[in-house]
Amino acid sequence: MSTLSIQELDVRHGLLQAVRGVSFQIDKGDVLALVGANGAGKTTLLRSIAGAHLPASGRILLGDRDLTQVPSHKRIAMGIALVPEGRRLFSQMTVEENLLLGKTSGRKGAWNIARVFDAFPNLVPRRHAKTGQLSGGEQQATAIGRALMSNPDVLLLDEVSLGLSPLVVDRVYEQLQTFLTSGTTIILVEQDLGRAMRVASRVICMLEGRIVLDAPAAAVSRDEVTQAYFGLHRADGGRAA
Ligand SMILES: Nc1ncnc2c1ncn2[C@@H]1O[C@H](COP(=O)(O)OP(=O)(O)OP(=O)(O)O)[C@@H](O)[C@H]1O
Repeated sequence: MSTLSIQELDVRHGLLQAVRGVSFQIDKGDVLALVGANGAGKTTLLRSIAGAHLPASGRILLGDRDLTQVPSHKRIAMGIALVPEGRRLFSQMTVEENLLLGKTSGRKGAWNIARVFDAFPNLVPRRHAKTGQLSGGEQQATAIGRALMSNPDVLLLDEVSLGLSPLVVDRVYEQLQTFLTSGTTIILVEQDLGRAMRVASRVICMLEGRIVLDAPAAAVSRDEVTQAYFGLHRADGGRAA
């Protein structure tokens, strides 16, 4: 399985530069927590890795394949799947139909409907329900399941806990835990810093489009990440004056 390499990435929304010179590399099986305040550029970065938003400059490589200009449906076939903020399910379609959609552009592999239902048993009785009628937690499980159905090497999760109660978030993370350790490379955008640091092997903090901290999760304290979050920590490890 391949390393994902982001090189000097610049991404714009019109005149606004949302991602500025971002570079990092992530190895197979790493779980990277991408944190930062609202507007830091996390969603834009994930969307550009997924191919939903093409960068202005820089490169995105998966192993030795250059994905920078590859459209999103082809990236799914190459092993990159995004669970977008807000889930984006087809509300008039059933859980099973939404899950099957994940397979259409994806790859062959170990994930299929039966395995998704094993990983998310709360979906089993809802299998034929339209997703518009599901609870937030069930919708999130369906969105994650749909991404897994494409058998990704790299799974991008954007704010999976948004809008869910703490109890439901606990449940979604318990379910995530089963494949957080399965060798899939994961980039996780999560507002809850404590939770992000518990599940991740590495933390990257963004501020105003740039990386201001990149460290192994075990080597950095929550205080240090908080400082970076508010722009009080320098990327070289020192503290801003
Ligand atoms: N579609 C868009 N059009 C114009 N500007 C945008 C668009 N999407 C995001 N932006 C701007 O780009 C910057 C980065 O936004 P982005 O959503 O990537 O940040 P974020 O870190 O994911 O924040 P949040 O946690 O609020 O989702 C912000 O200034 C935002 O206002």
